[in-house]
Amino acid sequence: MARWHKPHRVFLVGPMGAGKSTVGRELAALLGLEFVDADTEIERRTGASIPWIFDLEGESGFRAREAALIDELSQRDGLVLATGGGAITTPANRDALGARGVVVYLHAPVEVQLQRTRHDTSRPLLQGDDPRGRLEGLMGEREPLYREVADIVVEAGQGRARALAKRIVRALEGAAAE
Ligand SMILES: Nc1ncnc2c1ncn2[C@@H]1O[C@H](COP(=O)(O)OP(=O)(O)O)[C@@H](O)[C@H]1O
Ligand SMILES: O=C(O)C1=C[C@@H](OP(=O)(O)O)[C@@H](O)[C@H](O)C1
Ligand SMILES: [Mg+2]
Repeated sequence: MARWHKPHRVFLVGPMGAGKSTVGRELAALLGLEFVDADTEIERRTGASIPWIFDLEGESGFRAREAALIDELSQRDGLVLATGGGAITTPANRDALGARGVVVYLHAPVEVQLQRTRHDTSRPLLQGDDPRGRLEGLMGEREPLYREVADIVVEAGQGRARALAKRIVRALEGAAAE
């Protein structure tokens, strides 16, 4: 079989709890690429947690930081980038991700998103009294945007992170062969 051309930039998109941060790290290891998580990188650079940034600067302040980082990192070679679930709501991010790398949409049902995020206080958008309703509402708004920007869609609601990462590698190989 001919050697496949490994992508130099893989961008993970999808809702909170789909596993972008977790699967992204496994995927990068399998591909021998650097892994960067956008939220973690924002926290590292600012010295502030995501909830703190939302408190101080509002969601719009966070989105501005996120967009600047995505513009920078989407031009870096040799990385897997896990974006935050709302990154694709910024049109410039969709343009940058779509044009500069392979975009993988990790899809997970709302029930799974809820189970995986329910004990976590690090996601400001889910700290209200109806996280399920919030996740449903966000999926309604964002699902078309995830699909618009995605080159590959992977069902990420079941299976361990490592197995999902292997599945993504196979999908990337398939896409490269097309
Ligand atoms: N495939 C998986 N199976 C089981 N638990 C998972 C899986 N992927 C992620 N998780 C867990 O779900 C939570 C959210 O995962 P995370 O990677 O932070 O999602 P995202 O970055 O998409 O919001 C974490 O506690 C993580 O350990
Ligand atoms: O969906 C969103 O708008 C957000 C998702 C979070 O990232 P994860 O999708 O990695 O949880 C983080 O960027 C922030 O809390 C906002
Ligand atoms: Mg994440």
